[in-house]
Amino acid sequence: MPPDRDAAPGSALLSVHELSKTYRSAGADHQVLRDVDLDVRNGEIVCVVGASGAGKTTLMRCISGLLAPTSGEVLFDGARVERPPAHLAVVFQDYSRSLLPWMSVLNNVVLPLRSQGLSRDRRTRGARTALEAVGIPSTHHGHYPWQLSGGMQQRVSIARAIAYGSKLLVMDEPFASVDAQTRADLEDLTLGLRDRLGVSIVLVTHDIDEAVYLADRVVVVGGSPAGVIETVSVPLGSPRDQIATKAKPEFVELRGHVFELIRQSLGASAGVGQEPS
Ligand SMILES: Nc1ncnc2c1ncn2[C@@H]1O[C@H](COP(=O)(O)OP(=O)(O)OP(=O)(O)O)[C@@H](O)[C@H]1O
Repeated sequence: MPPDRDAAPGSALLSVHELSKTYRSAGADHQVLRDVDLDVRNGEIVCVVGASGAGKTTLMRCISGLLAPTSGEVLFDGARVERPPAHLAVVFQDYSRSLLPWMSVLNNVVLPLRSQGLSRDRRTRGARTALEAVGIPSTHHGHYPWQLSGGMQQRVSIARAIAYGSKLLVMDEPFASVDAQTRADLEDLTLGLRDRLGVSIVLVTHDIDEAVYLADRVVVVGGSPAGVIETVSVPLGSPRDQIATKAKPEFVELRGHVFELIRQSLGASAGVGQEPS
């Protein structure tokens, strides 16, 4: 289950080079991203923030191999991404659509392991270990996803990603559909998984507090077409705490800085279809 612990910490696991994306629909071109450069190092959490409609989901889909860039490239684990790579897992906001409702929680996590050539027993053990790592007790492994709360369902999605041995989790607004306390719990779960398993994470959020709380670096995207406005380092150390970390003057300063960058990007692209988050 753990990703490659031998990978050099600090080396780039994911590199996005001069990525541009233009959608072509109804005979019209709409360039969404221009020359985006971004990397995620081993064991790092990078949060991507930007105005609504800036192109964050488009960027995540290109990173995940679900969408081809118009130009530029994505390298994951040293190879060019041309389709969804093994050891890269995507966690979407809408957990109810990513889990199969007719399968038990356990079988939802076992399913992707079938392609790994493991024995049935190993698959089941791996899935149970992952579910317990995300706080789903064994009493719930036989439940159907729809019998669980939204937060628990999102935990199952995350369990599925780590059971597969993913080195990189691509998370697109993963906690946007849960209540505030569940959201805080899931943020802390995410930090814990990175610390315990060494998994790297790139996470899109509209919540600037969440971005600064989770990230080693916050990448602010904006403009039209969107590019990287600034990559903000977050030297808040570890472990982080929902109350103590957010009360630090450095946290407050970083949050204000990121907020200001997004506000400026909106001013720069006013009238071109982006909305404040
Ligand atoms: N398949 C598509 N075809 C054409 N245009 C698209 C397509 N997908 C997205 N777009 C457009 O690309 C732009 C960026 O969309 P995207 O969903 O990537 O932004 P976002 O930053 O993730 O937005 P939000 O924060 O609201 O989720 C939007 O103007 C959107 O309408």
